[in-house]
Amino acid sequence: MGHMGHGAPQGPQRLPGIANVIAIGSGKGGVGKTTTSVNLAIALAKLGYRVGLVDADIYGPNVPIMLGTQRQPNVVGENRIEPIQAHGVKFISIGLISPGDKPMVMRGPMLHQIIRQFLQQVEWGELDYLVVDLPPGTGDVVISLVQTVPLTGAVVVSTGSSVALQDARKALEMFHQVNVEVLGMVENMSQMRMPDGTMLDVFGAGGTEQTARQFGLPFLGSVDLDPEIRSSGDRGLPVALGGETSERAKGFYEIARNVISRAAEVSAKSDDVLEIT
Ligand SMILES: Nc1ncnc2c1ncn2[C@@H]1O[C@H](COP(=O)(O)OP(=O)(O)OP(=O)(O)O)[C@@H](O)[C@H]1O
Repeated sequence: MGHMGHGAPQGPQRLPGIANVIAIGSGKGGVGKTTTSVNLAIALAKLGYRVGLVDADIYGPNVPIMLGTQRQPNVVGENRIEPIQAHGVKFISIGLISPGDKPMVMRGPMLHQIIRQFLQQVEWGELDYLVVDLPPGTGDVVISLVQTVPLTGAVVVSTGSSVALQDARKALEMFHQVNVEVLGMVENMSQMRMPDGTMLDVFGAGGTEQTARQFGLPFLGSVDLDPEIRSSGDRGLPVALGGETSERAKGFYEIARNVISRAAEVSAKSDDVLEIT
């Protein structure tokens, strides 16, 4: 395409072969955005879809740990990167390329370059869903992302606590500003099952659903606060591997099914728009 539009500013370009690009954001850090991204990706793969996962949390790339592999990706052909496969999901992370405990210090343009490369230079092949795990907060990475590729939509993860929800509202506002449709909200660490079977409300269960309603957004589902979700993530064997019938994983499968139907809804709408113009 080099002959077309010399030096013209390039708008977001559809990635050939990739049907849906879904960003997972949170506002607040530590609410379980990466845990949600990884388990959602695995759940989608287990449901039979072709799934990729971009770890766009450039400053704290935790996806390799949660997917249980630190292998370095191969470079093939003309500077193309082969994604790593784990648990049926293709993924890429800066953690694979620059591993170790050194803090990543990066300027905006470099960050933008990395996001572009992760989308355009990786051999994703054909995918039904490309899930993008965003860094916490509002900002640079999302802008790079929307400048590079049209997104199907975003999922906002929060706990039910007022502080997390305050930041989640900022994330909603940011997606609105950059014209990304929010597919819905997810409540993580909603409730905790005690050894005697009673449920303990830790972070204000139900707060996220209420916020979603206030914003006229779908609520996609909730996930319990469960020590096994933490430890399985640390071991690189996320609970979603247990399948849809697993009690521990069922929240993630409900979210996956809701994401599938919302993505289809949004895609159908944008196809209509294309037909009109
Ligand atoms: N539902 C859950 N039950 C128990 N532990 C959880 C749950 N969700 C996440 N955790 C744990 O909480 C910690 C933070 O989760 P995670 O890394 O997914 O959050 P995050 O929002 O991506 O954080 P950040 O973007 O700030 O790095 C991790 O140790 C993770 O295993």
